[in-house]
Amino acid sequence: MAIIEQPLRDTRTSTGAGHPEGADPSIVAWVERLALHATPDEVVWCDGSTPERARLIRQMVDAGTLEALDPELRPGSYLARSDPDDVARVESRTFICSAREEDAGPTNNWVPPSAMRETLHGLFRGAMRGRTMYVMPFAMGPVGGPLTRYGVQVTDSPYVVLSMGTMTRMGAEALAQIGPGTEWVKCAHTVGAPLAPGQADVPWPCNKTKYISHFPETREVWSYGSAYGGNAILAKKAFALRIASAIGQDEGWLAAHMLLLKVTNPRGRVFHVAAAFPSACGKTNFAMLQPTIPGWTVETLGDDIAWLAPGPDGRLRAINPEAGFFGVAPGTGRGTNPVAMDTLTHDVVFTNVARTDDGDVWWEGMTDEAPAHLTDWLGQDWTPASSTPAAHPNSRFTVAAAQCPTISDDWDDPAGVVVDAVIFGGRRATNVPLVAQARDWEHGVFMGATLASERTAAAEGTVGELRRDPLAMLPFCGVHMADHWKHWLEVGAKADAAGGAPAIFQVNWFRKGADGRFLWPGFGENIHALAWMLDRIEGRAEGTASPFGLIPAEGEIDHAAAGVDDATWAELFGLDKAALAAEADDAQAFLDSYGDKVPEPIREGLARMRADIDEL
Ligand SMILES: Nc1nc2c(ncn2[C@@H]2O[C@H](COP(=O)(O)OP(=O)(O)OP(=O)(O)O)[C@@H](O)[C@H]2O)c(=O)[nH]1
Ligand SMILES: O=C([O-])CC(=O)C(=O)O
Repeated sequence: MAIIEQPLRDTRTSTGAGHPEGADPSIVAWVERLALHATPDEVVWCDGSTPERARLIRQMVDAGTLEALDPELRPGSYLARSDPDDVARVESRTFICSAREEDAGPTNNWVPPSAMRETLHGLFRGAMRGRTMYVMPFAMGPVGGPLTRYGVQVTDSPYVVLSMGTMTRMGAEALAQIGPGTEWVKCAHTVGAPLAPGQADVPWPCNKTKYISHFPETREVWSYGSAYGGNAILAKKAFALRIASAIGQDEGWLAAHMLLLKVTNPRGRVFHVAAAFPSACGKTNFAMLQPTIPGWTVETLGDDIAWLAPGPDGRLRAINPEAGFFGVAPGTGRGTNPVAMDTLTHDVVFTNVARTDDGDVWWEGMTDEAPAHLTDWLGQDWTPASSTPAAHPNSRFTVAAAQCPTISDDWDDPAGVVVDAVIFGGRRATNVPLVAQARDWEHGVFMGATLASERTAAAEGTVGELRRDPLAMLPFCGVHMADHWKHWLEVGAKADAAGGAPAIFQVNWFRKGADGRFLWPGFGENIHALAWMLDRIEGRAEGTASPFGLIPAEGEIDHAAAGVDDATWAELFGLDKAALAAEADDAQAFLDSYGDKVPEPIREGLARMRADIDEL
């Protein structure tokens, strides 16, 4: 990643900003209009080469936005501390501005596009004064691939440029792909902190007012006021999920909040698995799983987003449209995710973690014992006696996917990989078993549609509170959620007709015992559940019926090998009739909130579950 300095040499555009030769006129015109309106001091087009990354980093170190870590301990790595009010996605300030309210649906904040445009027009006027506007053409997916899509983001945040350079294929190659007739997604971003002449900047400029606004029909995202993660790296949740779910609905493919992994069993058979867990519920960890059962290997293709589209033979194939990981730091340690730790040894940007006295980073869960003294994410002294965490619970690392030691050879295959299994999972202290298989695609979509999870620190809200998070897409669906379910059903029916839709499963690594402790060790031991799923696909395991679908039959998972005793194993699959009936009531109320838009197979899924519960 780097910036082309095409600095203002070409004065053909009315702002005086130059643009790279060959840039599609539609992009040039859009950039020019934005520049005239937001009035940055200069416009710089990014080309994706490396020297400018270094220049940007130097500039951010000088500005205090980044602190260099000790190059011996963590070469090429930096620490950013955000504004304390700009630490996570802001769902309450996220809007889907479809032309018709019913196309946004009850789970999205909707504002009529004309009203939102007027608001944004006002906010963007002069918003970049005193700053540089960077123009970043980018590809989601391997450049030139059949499933790949293009976008252009402008931003006045160098931190966002650096992040986009890691998270996407950004720069000249992507720009060269955008020609007349190429659909490209417009992503406009400002931190909303114009500088008066002579006014000193702050390390993390942002604005208390925030808008993350999406216009699905015109394929646009406008983001104001935040420089953090999914609010500002618009290629990620905004484009690759919210806008892409609208594009996919029009074109017959699925944008999914899913990790993608490749697993090889002891007999050498290879499977590709896509798994949807809500934010901060274990996608990165599962994508980097280190199997504790000998003979199995897991390789990583993606940790957050997958696009699933019918291939030439009609089977569903998936790509990871991203090029990097924006992962949760806390909880990541040698014991839980050694692969992530090995990925993070160099060239990483950490945000809101703690700094050690010798110039390295630390976060809760990295080591069993905290260092005796740290500088916390707020820049203050911290000791183990402190009552607040040293790293923010949503502190993150940004790192290139290619740096991951378990990255699979086919992670950037433009044609994608055939998906054998789809998994849904959430954080559920109660009720939901460790693993279950859906009876068929329709039942699986029911499982996904009624998925619930306890809130995490990845977004504002009360951590721990249970909410329905259909397909792990609640905050990321750019269309009416019930239309999205219908679309899932249709895509699956087509894949079935073409020789086999993926098998669907549900998992829950987070069930708790009466003492509040997790019943399942998780992490590398999750291979036990994964192996059972793939054994099911191969016909090597039978399973046994439950209200959740098929669960492992006695002896099909060697739970003792995972360090789980018989009583705990029974608890992991425990069925409490009254609690399950309440669960079904809750799912019913949730589905009812969508009125008659709920597809029949999903209603039937719930009716069957109720009947199964009654029989317990
Ligand atoms: N108990 C338990 N915790 C887990 C497991 N897998 C992940 N976690 C914890 O869950 C938190 C989030 O894990 P990630 O893998 O980063 O979650 P993610 O879904 O990729 O998060 P996003 O980047 O927000 O989408 C971390 O603190 C992990 O340590 C597991 O199998 N068991
Ligand atoms: O989008 C973000 O800010 C971080 C992220 O991956 C998520 O919340 O799922």
